[in-house]
Amino acid sequence: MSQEIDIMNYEEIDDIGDNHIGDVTKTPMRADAFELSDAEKIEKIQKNVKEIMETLGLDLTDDSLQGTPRRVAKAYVKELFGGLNPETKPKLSTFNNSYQYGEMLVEKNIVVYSTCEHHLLPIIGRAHVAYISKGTVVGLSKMNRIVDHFAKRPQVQERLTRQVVKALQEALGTEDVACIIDAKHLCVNSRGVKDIESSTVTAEFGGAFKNVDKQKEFRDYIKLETKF
Ligand SMILES: Nc1nc2c(ncn2[C@@H]2O[C@H](COP(=O)(O)OP(=O)(O)OP(=O)(O)O)[C@@H](O)[C@H]2O)c(=O)[nH]1
Ligand SMILES: [Zn+2]
Repeated sequence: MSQEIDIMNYEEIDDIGDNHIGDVTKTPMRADAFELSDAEKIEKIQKNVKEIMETLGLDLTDDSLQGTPRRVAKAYVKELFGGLNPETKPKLSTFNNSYQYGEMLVEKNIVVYSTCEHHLLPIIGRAHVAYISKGTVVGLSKMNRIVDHFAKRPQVQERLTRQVVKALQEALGTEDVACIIDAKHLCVNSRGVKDIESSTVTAEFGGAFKNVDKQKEFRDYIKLETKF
């Protein structure tokens, strides 16, 4: 199947950042990913969810169930997987580092709600992002927004971590960006091996963060207790 797909030259849509050919950090998307409008996708997915529910033997004439296929379709297209649409990528406003702040800046405890691409079950956790300015700073909220943007896709945690770092490196014009994510995968916690205690930690250390002292400093900031 994938052989037959007309893969768009990745450079053509590199600015919208989502074709995976030539860049392993990108989400694997088909070239025809945006041919249908959101409304058309919702219509199509709604029918598919209805079929799944009916196959399970559920009575969709029931008052509580009849709206579910549409609810699920809307949630997929607009919310849980809304980050597949490049138009939802937040604009990362940057400013001059006119105050010449030279240490690392850490945005910690960013809430992550994502979806595991193997089981389509939730991933729930926290991301911590750090960077060292090379003359440019980014609005604090933009780090939270970029984490959420990439989280709103079917994901593996490794790719999510790398996508966050790459987007910030591009916006800030520096390699000196790092991200650590600690998250629970409900596919591990609530089904399968059913280990409710385990969580998954991933990290991406760019540029200056390849230095272990910088990594330690980053981790120490994350551990700082917030009391206010
Ligand atoms: N590397 C990686 N694996 C993930 C992530 N999320 C889920 N998985 C794993 O993806 C794997 C899929 O393995 P399969 O053996 O094909 O699926 P499965 O039979 O449902 O596996 P079990 O979960 O062990 O029951 C599982 O081991 C999941 O724990 C992720 O973000 N990164
Ligand atoms: Zn999973």
